[in-house]
Amino acid sequence: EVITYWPILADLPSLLQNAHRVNDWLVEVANMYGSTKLLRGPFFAPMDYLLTCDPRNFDHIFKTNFSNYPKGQGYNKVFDILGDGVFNSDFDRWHGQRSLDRTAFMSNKSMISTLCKKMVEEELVPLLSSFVKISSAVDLEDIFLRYTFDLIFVAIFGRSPKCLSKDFPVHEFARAMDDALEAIFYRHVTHSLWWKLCRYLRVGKEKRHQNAWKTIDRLMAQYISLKKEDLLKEGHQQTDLLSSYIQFQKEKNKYSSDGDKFLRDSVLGHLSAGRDTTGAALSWFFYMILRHPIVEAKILEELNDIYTKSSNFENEQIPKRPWVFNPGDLKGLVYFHAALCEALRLHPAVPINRKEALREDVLPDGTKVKPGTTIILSVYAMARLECIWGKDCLEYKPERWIDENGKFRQEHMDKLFAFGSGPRICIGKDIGLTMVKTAVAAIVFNFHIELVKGHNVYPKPSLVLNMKDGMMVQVKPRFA
Ligand code: HEM
Repeated sequence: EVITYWPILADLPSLLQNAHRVNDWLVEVANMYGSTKLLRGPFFAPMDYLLTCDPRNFDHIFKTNFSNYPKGQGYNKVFDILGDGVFNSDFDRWHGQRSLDRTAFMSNKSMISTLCKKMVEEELVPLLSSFVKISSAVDLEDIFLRYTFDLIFVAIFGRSPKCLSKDFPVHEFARAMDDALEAIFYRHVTHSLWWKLCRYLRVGKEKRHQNAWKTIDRLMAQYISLKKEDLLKEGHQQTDLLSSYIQFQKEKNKYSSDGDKFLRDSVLGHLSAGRDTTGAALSWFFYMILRHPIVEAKILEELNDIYTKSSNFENEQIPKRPWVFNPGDLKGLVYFHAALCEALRLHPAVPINRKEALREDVLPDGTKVKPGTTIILSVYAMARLECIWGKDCLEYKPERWIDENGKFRQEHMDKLFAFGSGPRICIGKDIGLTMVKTAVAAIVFNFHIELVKGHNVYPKPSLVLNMKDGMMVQVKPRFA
């Protein structure tokens, strides 16, 4: 049985038993009970979850009846560390924060793209080159998380934490975020009475969550005050996200009463999204490429094309190596984009999404929803349903995204919920895609990477689809 019903505890033991492999378990639940299933919690303290992986329900919840499905109080409590930022807000507060974020992202868009190329060229590629020389194995997922952290950190604060240095420093902030995320995951799979008791007693993962919170607050206060000092220096032009939020605060009295808390809450979610989700997307995309040499060869072919156009062959100059592509030049590559979308389909960085019903409703598949119901939307399980992606749904096949004329099948994007959908769709989607593509193109083009034999790659039980034991690889040069 995929779910065993227990007296008093109902379905909770099955959830606990499968917590370590929750995403694959949700696939089994969908195959056994259909694409929508109510998971019942103990009768004395309800924690019912309505699980769904039906794209019609996703559309309804994300778009058509958006106003009935906020993140809700349950989400707010579980993600309390995020404060009042965009991730953790609903209704008017969300609306206000989202439009500020949009303005901040728009005005810093080209800065982030430039930064991306610079980081790959000056930090990521040289670091990987150093592994060619010593020919020892390295954890590529760890390097990717360092790259995404450094990049988003500079985009937000205008200074680098230098995690891509050769001595692999452990950054206090990154570690605190890992601890907090882990505790938040366990809040989802245990009963709220339990984790609240652990919080009260300050034990286990809840104790680490509290310590992580303190560390994050302390470091945030430092970064914010440093930025304010920078801004006071005359003639000091700042181009980073935090400076944009400080500017908003000056212009709109509305946010000034909150002091630095407004600034902290505004940027904290971006740091986590920029580092963890983008790092996960990058790692799984690369893993798929490594497991499918034919895909790698086709991507190389596309890259070679633009390389020949951009480098200076006509003047018979020796082409520069290592070569890093301009993010803008990668945008038109159909196969490369298809390969990334296909990786995001099978390995969505955010495998589940969570909403709460405000009023009674009926979902498009006929399921009745009571007010207050928590809905878990499994993006991971949806990718593995034959009725949606066909008999070959479990295979990694970039070709499914390309039509007979060689054009990208835009209509498939309606079934790819890796970035959410509707008014709350990921605000950093373009930035995330640019970060991933710039790194992957440079690595595939300049290096020949091999998975270490015998090292298995598994997803970690977490809200972000990171890898359990990393991705150990050997780095060799692509060209002698
Ligand atoms: C490939 C990388 C990324 C993936 C797969 C991803 C995925 C997602 C998903 C699934 C959501 C939830 C949508 C919902 O609640 O319905 C989301 C929201 C969000 N993401 Fe991303 N994200 C990525 C990169 C980024 C980056 C780089 C940033 C910013 C630096 C970012 C900022 C945000 C923000 C601010 C939201 C909240 C939007 C809202 O609630 O209105 N994301 N993202």
